[in-house]
Amino acid sequence: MIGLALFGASIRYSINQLTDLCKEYLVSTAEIRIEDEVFTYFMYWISRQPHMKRTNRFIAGVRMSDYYDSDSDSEDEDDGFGDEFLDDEDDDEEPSSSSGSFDDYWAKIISRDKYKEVRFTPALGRHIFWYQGQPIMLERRHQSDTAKLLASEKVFLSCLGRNPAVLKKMLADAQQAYVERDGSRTIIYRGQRRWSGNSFYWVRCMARAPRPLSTVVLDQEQKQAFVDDIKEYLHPRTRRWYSNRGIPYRRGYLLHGPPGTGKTSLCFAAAGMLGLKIYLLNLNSKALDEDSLMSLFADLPRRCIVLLEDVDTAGVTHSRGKTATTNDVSNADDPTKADETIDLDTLPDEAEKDGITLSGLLNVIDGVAASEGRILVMTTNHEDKLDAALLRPGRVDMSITFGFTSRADIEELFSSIYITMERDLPRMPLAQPLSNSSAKSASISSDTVVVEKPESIKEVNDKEKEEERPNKELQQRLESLRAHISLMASEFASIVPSGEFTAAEIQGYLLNHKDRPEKAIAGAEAWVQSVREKRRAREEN
Ligand SMILES: Nc1ncnc2c1ncn2[C@@H]1O[C@H](COP(=O)(O)OP(=O)(O)OP(=O)(O)O)[C@@H](O)[C@H]1O
Repeated sequence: MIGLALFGASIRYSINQLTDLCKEYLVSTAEIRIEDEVFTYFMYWISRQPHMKRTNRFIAGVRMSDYYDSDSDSEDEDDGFGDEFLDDEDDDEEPSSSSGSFDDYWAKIISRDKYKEVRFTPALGRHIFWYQGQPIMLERRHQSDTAKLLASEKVFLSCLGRNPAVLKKMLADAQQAYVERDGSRTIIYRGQRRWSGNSFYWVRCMARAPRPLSTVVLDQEQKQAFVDDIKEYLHPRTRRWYSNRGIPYRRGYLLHGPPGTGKTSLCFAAAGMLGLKIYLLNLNSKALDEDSLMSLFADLPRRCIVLLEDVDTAGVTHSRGKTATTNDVSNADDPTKADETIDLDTLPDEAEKDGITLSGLLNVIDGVAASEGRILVMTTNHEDKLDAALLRPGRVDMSITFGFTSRADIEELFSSIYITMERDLPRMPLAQPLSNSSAKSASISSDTVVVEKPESIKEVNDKEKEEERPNKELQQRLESLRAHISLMASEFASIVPSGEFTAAEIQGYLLNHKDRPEKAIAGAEAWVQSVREKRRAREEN
């Protein structure tokens, strides 16, 4: 019996050894961890492969946002596979003008949303599939030492031979498929706490169509200066310049002003224009400490925008005390030294409080171990509440003030809402053709405004089908409409006082009359009064 047991054990041992030898010399293996973006690329790619349709062991789900991102083109949360399963192009299908057709269209959309597509990814365990004529073994595992299945998943990909080129090619394909899906959209990541443990990581949360810079109403010079500064910073010669002089390669911006004046919009538009990803971080999280913040910053890609919104509400407004501020001045040439000598005694309340402290934030922004290459954008409604240490050059290199709208801003906002863009034509109601004389006329009659006109929609749709044919007539109509809208914009701006309303307030009002600019003008006076009254009431309370 003992002999048999020994024999069995030695056989098992030999098989294990042989397997290990084979694995080492005859097989190439790639390991993909769930924390890494490659995991998302791969899952996205594999779910679209034909063998996923044939496999008899799979994980099915409609929402797997634990390891797929939650991108969405539409406002509802999706899980990153939106394009395939929810063809957003369908949303653009124009319901025809009769109300009955809208009901049909809506019923279709709602029923499609109800039957959200089930997605399939390989089940835990081993799977074999073919890729470029070679057998690939996929093994999906979770670590047995934790109960959280998804938080500790890994995928192993193996191919025959010692050359892993096919695996690398497959992963490159997966990445390409994923990145191509993004197109020119602006990708937004947010710092999030892990399922298990206290550490934070960047999770992709959204991909949005880029916002044109022209749609952000701001003093043209300021806007241009901001964009030029970022471009200059991103230029390779600037990086060289910084490194030759031993200056940390970092750039910080502070966008400050009342809520709804366009701070976030400007940041988003700049990211879209430059194709940069946005890394969004909420400093208010109690679990976020200096170490987590440091590791989040260390994980940033070489070129990106880190957006810290409303820094004044994040508990980092406590003054560092005189000692630290003096250090800032004396270390102005070498910002990395500024935080080494922070007198912690001057921060009694910070030491006790949860979440990130001012000294922690300063260390991360430009302490000795701070990351380089990123663009830091902080927004605040109360610049005066921020500590001078946070605002000093090296941390904030450019400050942009956002204020209430000027007359020119109001006109621009009005025009941007009502202007007929070429892309709008099949979707929005058309304006009646304008005669040149009415466009020139300063008085605006109600029959020249944007009204629904079913025949015209059909007309434009027909024309769109013949895209190749230059459409001069349509262009002329657009120009004439624009001229007319700009006259209306100036009338609207003469009613709404400048320097009193934020862009968000004006946009909100105009959106209530989205298709009826003449109504927006007619109701402007009353709206101004009602906003004033509401403000007064709020102040009195
Ligand atoms: N200057 C602007 N130009 C164009 N749109 C604007 C502008 N300011 C605000 N808006 C509009 O108002 C809304 C809110 O803007 P945004 O989030 O950029 O403001 P914010 O200044 O960042 O506000 P908060 O301080 O509350 O974060 C958006 O829908 C945006 O389109």
